[in-house]
Amino acid sequence: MRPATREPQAGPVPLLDAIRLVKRFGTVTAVDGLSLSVAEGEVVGLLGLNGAGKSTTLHMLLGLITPDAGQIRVFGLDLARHRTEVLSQVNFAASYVDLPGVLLVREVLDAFAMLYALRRPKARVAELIELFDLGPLSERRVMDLSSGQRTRVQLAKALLNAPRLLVLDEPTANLDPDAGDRIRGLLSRAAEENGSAMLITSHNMREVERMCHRIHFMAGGRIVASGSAAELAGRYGAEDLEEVFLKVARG
Ligand SMILES: Nc1ncnc2c1ncn2[C@@H]1O[C@H](COP(=O)(O)OP(=O)(O)OP(=O)(O)O)[C@@H](O)[C@H]1O
Repeated sequence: MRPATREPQAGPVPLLDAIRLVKRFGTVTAVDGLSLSVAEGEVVGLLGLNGAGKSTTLHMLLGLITPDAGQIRVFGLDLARHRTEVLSQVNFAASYVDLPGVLLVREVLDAFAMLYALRRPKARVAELIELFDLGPLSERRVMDLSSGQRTRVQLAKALLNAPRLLVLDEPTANLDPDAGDRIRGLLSRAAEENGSAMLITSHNMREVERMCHRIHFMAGGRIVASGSAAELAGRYGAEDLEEVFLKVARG
């Protein structure tokens, strides 16, 4: 069955503009002249084989690494010059980023709520504990949680500041199918309610079909195909996004 096209909830206000980004690590060009944009309320997926340059792209957009060339504008501001202002309205979650393991789940969320200088930190933490069903885990140390449970804490942390732009690197990689399904629904709903935009990498094609309005396929640090899941399936004569992925990846 062909995937349905998802329409963004809000108008096409540019929230993120990345223009001709380049990043080299020694002799490896991880990102090679990549341009992409994300509109307000839009959920954009970045797909590609291992090593295609997805995480490097996200890390540049988050200001974690500096591009060798190109420009990044977030909320209309140049990231290089307005880093603090921009990043206070952005958040990020990835399974490879560790939270402080010796702290209790509630303490971790309280600490980030303070860092983000939230106006009602206790109420917001309680809201997210409820939303991500973390009540039974809130008095347990992060280091004692399973990887899927830790992922839920990461995602709760990522939503604390109701970010205008949420960047997720394989957000549900460690979740069982039931938790993954519920979390995808929660993320989509949270994004719609906050009017947040999301930029997501994932190797789960059904997740991308379900969540993303627009998808970019990367190969060798470049975007090689873009469109909604339905447009891409039509263009490649594929039944679903998984088939598109294989066709794009195999040239
Ligand atoms: N810090 C680094 N030092 C050297 N090379 C790096 C570094 N980070 C990434 N690379 C290289 O850049 C290329 C792109 O890596 P990147 O992590 O962006 O890929 P990816 O698309 O996120 O892959 P995956 O799906 O496996 O997570 C790879 O060849 C990788 O080895």
